[in-house]
Amino acid sequence: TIALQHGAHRIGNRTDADMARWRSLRFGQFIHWGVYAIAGGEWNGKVYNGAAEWIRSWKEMPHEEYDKLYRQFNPVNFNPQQWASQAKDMGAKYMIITTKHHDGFCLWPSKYSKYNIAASPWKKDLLGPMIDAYNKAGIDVYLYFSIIDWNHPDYRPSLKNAADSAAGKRFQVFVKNQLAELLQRYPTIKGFWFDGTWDASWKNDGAFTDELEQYLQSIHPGLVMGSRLRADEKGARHFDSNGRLMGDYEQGWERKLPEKIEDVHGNDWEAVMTVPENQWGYHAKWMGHVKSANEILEMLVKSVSLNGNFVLNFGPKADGTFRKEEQDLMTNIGAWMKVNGDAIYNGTYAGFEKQDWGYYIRKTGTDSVYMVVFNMPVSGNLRVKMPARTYLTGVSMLQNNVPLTPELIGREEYFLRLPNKQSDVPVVILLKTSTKEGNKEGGNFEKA
Ligand SMILES: COc1ccc([C@@H]2N[C@@H](C)[C@@H](O)[C@H]2O)cc1
Repeated sequence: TIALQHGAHRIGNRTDADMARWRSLRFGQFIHWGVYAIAGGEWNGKVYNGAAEWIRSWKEMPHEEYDKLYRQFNPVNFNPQQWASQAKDMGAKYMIITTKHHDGFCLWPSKYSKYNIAASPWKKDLLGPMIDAYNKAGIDVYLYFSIIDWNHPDYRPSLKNAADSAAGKRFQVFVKNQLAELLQRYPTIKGFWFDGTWDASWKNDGAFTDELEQYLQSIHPGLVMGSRLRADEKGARHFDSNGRLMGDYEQGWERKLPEKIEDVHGNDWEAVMTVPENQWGYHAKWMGHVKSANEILEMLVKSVSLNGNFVLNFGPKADGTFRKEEQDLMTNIGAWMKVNGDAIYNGTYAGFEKQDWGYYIRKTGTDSVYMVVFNMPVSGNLRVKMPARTYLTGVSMLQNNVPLTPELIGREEYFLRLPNKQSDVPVVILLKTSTKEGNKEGGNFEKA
């Protein structure tokens, strides 16, 4: 291995209570909200094909026009209690809010940048009421913070000369001040979700990223921060030059999921996902495929089955309301979570051989293994092959506790048959297992 001063300082996952809490939550709500929602992906009668929160970079949108939008930001229909209530109904256990996206507009009245909510017609802090409402609903809050800041005069993508380096230094102080300000104003938040850390100016100062992470932990011990913040002294990101994960979880899964357990290398990880193909902030005209509740549930279940967290993104409108498609998703996902949430919360990789019908999830530290069925086989036979030294002792439908009698088809291998093959939502079966052979509950499990 290479000697590194600013590579990973920990081998393996965090084992403290704050990280265990993050792991137990499994399902989060991402919210991208800012002045870009005023444009809504359109300008001068033209539709922007990129991600709505990037419209300032569109050649049809003059920077000075975008930079005036904040004068119209007045979310008169913003109702944080309603936001928190619908997130709770969806079954989200944590929420990530954009405090400041790449455009640099701050949703809180920052002392360190005038480009903030106090300068808008709304004037008031948006983050405080939001964090309070979500916390009151039993939902933890994490703060998205973009290092890239297109508004700040000292931001440099790269440092080409002494003047750039001086500006870069001033910018690092600015970043540190804003983050300390956020921790001081919002002491109940559980971590940061950093973005915009790919520019050379950031990744070529691994020492600063390391010191910053330690500085934030010193102010608020236990913060959970993913792998996007750090670089090592050779400019390696996410994984240091020895291949070790920096930060508390792998934060690279953006609009994509791992396929199999080997893809996550034993690390904690989180996937963040858009409802349309690629829109985070509000876009008036969603283009391309819009995911259904069942598609999203499959991504959530697949993530948990592979030991990860899954965060679904929402882009509220400039007035503070959510579009109907997003409201309907929260309702439909929530209806399933209300019945089947037990299979998600505290869910982990079960160690069973993957079958075509869907995914296994083990409730952490227990003998309970859930089967979440997405693909009903024409044969009606759901194959279950027990891992070595693991024995099946009971099978029931999660929703109504109806027991099933497995058909033994081989050594610790079974077919399960559902009471009825028709379902337009995923079906969950609860397997009770044991590491001791023999004590079978009820059912004879022998050859039918
Ligand atoms: C391809 O480059 C990017 C850069 C930034 C992003 C940002 N990360 C997501 C979480 C959103 O905030 C998006 O704007 C996405 C793609």
